[in-house]
Amino acid sequence: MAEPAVTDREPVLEVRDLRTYFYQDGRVNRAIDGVSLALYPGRVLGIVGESGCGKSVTASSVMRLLPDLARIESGEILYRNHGKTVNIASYPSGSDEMRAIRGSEIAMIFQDPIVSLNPVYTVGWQIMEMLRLHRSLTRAQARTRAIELLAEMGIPSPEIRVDEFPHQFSGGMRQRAMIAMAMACEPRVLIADEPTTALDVTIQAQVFELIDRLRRDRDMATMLITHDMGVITEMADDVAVMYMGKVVETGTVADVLASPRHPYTRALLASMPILGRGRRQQLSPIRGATPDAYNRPPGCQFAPRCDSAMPGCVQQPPVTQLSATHDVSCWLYPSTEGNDDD
Ligand SMILES: Nc1ncnc2c1ncn2[C@@H]1O[C@H](COP(=O)(O)OP(=O)(O)OP(=O)(O)O)[C@@H](O)[C@H]1O
Repeated sequence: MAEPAVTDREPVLEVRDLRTYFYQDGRVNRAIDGVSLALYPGRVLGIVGESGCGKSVTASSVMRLLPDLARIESGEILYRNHGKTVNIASYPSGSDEMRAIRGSEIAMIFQDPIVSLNPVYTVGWQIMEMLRLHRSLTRAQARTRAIELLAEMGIPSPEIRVDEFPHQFSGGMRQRAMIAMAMACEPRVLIADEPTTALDVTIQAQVFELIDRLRRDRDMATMLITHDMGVITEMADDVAVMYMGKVVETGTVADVLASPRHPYTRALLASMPILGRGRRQQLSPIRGATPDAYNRPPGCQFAPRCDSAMPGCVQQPPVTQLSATHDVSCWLYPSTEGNDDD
């Protein structure tokens, strides 16, 4: 599905018809099955969907940090910088080109800071390494900058904290330290994979505030992965709803949340509490379970759980452009231009 143009600026990162498959015991899991997304400078794209829909694999495809069992089969991941466009899907994961981009131009933060913070080095050392690797600063310059970054992320006594180890930081502070490290090289794209799920509500709000400030101040494009529509409402400008490796609906948050069209988006919204809609929301869980990823139904993946399913849903539905900023892939909205998805 093509991400609708939401601004007249060019996307800094564009994923086009990406397919990333897992191979296990002679079987194949089409974890990402023709995903297209666009990230624009200064905008937050939320990726939402139930567990296993492919949010994290999309992110690790972009970072070229896929597990050994997975392979990018086809598609493009276009990164634009100063008028130059490169297809990072074509770079081997360990290549110099990818190393130069990863962490420096495109940075990632995770739910668990332990993934990116090494317990055996001080927090400051790790930020300094990042700066020395990508920005060729001297030791002294890198240390000064590391202290500044910790201060910018709201870490108290940064000149002392810089010499402490990750285990000496509280959970919220570790999260901030990880963001400091991700921000060290002023990336143009930030991928945040459930960055606040493990944190309490106050710290969650602080981390989101921080990401929002960095987005504004640095015109950073952000991909925010979450299973929480409340987070999408609060943080994102645009949203892509994923189900079983496909984007089923995408557009601005205003479009998709105010008038959700895909039965899956509607079901997802009905199944979770939405911030600002009061305490007495009637929640109805989505019926059925997600199919076995190694044994997918033909056509629309949601059809077996969909109240509006029709016989034709055994075919993959076309992408229908509902407006300049709202696309859906569902047979309820047949495209006048024919099937342009698969
Ligand atoms: N390391 C792995 N080995 C085998 N299969 C994997 C691995 N990681 C992901 N997958 C498969 O890829 C598909 C997409 O998973 P992914 O982790 O991207 O989902 P997700 O939407 O991020 O879920 P969650 O919200 O639980 O993190 C799933 O079918 C999953 O089982």
